[in-house]
Amino acid sequence: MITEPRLLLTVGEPAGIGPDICLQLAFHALPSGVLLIGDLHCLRSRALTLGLSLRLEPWLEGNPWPALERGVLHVLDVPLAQPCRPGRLDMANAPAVLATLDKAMHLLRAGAADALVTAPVHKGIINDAGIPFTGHTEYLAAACGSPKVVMLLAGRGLRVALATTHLPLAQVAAAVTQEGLEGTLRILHRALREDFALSEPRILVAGLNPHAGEGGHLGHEEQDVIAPVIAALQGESLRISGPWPADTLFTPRLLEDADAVLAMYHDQGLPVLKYHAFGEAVNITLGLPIVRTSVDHGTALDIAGTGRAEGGSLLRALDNAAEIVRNRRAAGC
Ligand SMILES: NC(=O)c1ccc[n+]([C@@H]2O[C@H](COP(=O)([O-])OP(=O)(O)OC[C@H]3O[C@@H](n4cnc5c(N)ncnc54)[C@H](O)[C@@H]3O)[C@@H](O)[C@H]2O)c1
Ligand SMILES: N[C@H](C(=O)O)[C@H](O)COP(=O)(O)O
Repeated sequence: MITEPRLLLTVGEPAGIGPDICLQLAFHALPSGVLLIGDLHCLRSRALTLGLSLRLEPWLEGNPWPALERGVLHVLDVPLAQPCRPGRLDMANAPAVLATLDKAMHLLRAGAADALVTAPVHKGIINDAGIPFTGHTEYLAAACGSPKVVMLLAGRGLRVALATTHLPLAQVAAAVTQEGLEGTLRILHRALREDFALSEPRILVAGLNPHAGEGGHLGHEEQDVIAPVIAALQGESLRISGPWPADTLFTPRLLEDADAVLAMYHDQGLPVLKYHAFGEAVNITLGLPIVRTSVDHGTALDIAGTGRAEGGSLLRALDNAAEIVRNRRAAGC
């Protein structure tokens, strides 16, 4: 019997808007069964703060998967060390935030769920707590033993993948290597086929330097690193082109012939995507053995507990996770 995808949803940083947008789900028609992983007491207290009337039911490992019911959410309780206060970070709670991810990984490995959706965490407070952490992407890659993964954000018809993720700008050029780029493009190409059901995906690759290096006068990474990788993959009949100057790459005429863009670094690609589709986009980690999606925004500490958090991106992240699970099943992966 084929079941609807079972989605795990980690609540994220408790002082941020993660609890707010998770609680909103009780009032939406969801694509699949969803199980929250977070602190039950924090969620109950945030529901009171927000004036939301819903039932929060504890779920224990081994219980049957929760049925969809309007006005009810099921929660696998992972208690925080300290009470959560909207907008007020507390590093004592960082281990519990990461414990929700570990719990999710445990359930996925045990075959008790089909995909993971994550609400935002605060990278800074986890580091302040003395735990090295650069993002879910890297944390889940390590947890899965995946040597290489790719961050892709998608919204309103635009898909932007990143060749490098969370690292200081000063380290980006050295991190763009032929080996790394080839691995990224292969993972992206495969995911577009299997997860997005595109039979012959077309990928545009951005240059690193202004005007894609201006023939070597404004940088040499295009000639030395990016172009040879593109040429090699074109030799395998992959529909990959570039390096394109990043300033004009994101224009309608070029994008209409593309399924995805590969940007060289975080703030080359994501500002464009977020300008285009903030609040409606989804962050997807490609190259993991599990399905993982997330929201396009952060913890928004400034509006936590105020009722102003918008949950559109989370709804799409859930939809997207369910769709990827169905596509992988259809492709036999
Ligand atoms: N998936 C994730 O875990 C994730 C994603 C992005 C950022 N972050 C982290 O979040 C923290 C804060 O990041 P930031 O301040 O750069 O970005 P942010 O997205 O938290 O906030 C930027 C602005 O957008 C607003 N905003 C964000 N989400 C909103 C929503 N759903 N509804 C209404 N308004 C919203 C905020 O109020 C703020 O004004 C950082 O630690 C960052 O690393 C985590
Ligand atoms: N780079 C993401 C963004 O700007 O939306 C974000 O920081 C989330 O990254 P992780 O999924 O790795 O936590």
